Amino acid sequence: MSQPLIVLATGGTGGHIYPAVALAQELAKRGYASAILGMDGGMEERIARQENLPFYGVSAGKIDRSKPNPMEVFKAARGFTEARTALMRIKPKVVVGFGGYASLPGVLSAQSLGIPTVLHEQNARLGLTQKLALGRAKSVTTAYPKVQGLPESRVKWVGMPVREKRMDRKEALSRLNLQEGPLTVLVMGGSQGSLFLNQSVPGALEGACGIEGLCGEYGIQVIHSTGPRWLTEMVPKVQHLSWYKVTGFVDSTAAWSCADIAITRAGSGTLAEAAFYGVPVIAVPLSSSADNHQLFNAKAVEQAGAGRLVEESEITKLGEVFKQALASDQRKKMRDAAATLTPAGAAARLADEVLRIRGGQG
Ligand SMILES: CC(=O)N[C@H]1[C@@H](OP(=O)(O)OP(=O)(O)OC[C@H]2O[C@@H](n3ccc(=O)[nH]c3=O)[C@H](O)[C@@H]2O)O[C@H](CO)[C@@H](O)[C@@H]1O
Repeated sequence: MSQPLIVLATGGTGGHIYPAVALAQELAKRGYASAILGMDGGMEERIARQENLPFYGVSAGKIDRSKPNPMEVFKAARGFTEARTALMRIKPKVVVGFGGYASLPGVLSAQSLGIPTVLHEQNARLGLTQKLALGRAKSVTTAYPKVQGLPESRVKWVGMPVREKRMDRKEALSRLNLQEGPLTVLVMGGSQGSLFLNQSVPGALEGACGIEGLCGEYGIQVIHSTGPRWLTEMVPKVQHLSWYKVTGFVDSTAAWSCADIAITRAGSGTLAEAAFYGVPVIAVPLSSSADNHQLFNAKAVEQAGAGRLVEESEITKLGEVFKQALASDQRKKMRDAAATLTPAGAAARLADEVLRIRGGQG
């Protein structure tokens, strides 16, 4: 597996990077090497190194249709040239684009060199970078069976690749320093945390469960991932609640393995993980997400019955929705519905498709 044959163009956020990691792990199991191509110094570089994946860094520019910034356009153009040079050297058989502006140089330069490209759209609404690469992509794989902005004839559903690792509940609780008795509530924004959830969830849960953390017949404990940059200011805000723990970034495999319910943003990675682990979720979509795609993600989960949607504008309802969702019959219904959305096998299906396209090219 010395030469990376498959290049995964990704970056910017965990939601774009972790599915690429899940694919790389699946390809490695089958004896295929892959490498990550993303932005120099981006989160993708750190994650690629942690996962022992070769990393190629290029410039990348943010494309903002409403107010284009010449500096960003310049960086995007430079990234395109750098990615072309890298790809001419690596000579991959396929480039897989996971969306996000950091993936664009890799995907567009591959297309300009005639290297087949496969896209993976993680959201229920087609992203801008994927739109730009759509015309020349050999295959467009998706996390959702229907994607707003993508003709049905082009949808190849595979699901959202997640890192499929389950931990024993006891071990997970102990890893996170949590107790065995109370119901465990996971609060998690996206990979960078969420200021909105940080500001609204502790008060809503204290309002619903009081200073003792008792919601009707249930005692609860909370593990809240604040995002590294907000941890320091969050600690004093919850220190009067013995049942409320905050951390800058949580080991999400452990957290999902012991959570009984979760309050999260509606990034597709988070929602796919909730479904994989069978955790009922109260999703609060980021209203400023591109084209409001998180609202579409959250609606898909609510429509399937696997969770509840609370928009930012109705956040005062959160405590009440939480109390309703905590009832054991409600949690069971949502857990059962989550099973219908499980992304189990998505990485394998995506690998099948990537290798099919690779095979076609010899
Ligand atoms: C702000 C924004 O535009 N976010 C987008 C971004 O994902 P973003 O990274 O914000 O969110 P996702 O929910 O998709 O993924 C987060 C990932 O980070 C992990 N995690 C998070 C916090 C933590 O403490 N520990 C941890 O491990 C989660 O387990 C998950 O694997 O790309 C996604 C996929 O295109 C989109 O659906 C999101 O809308």
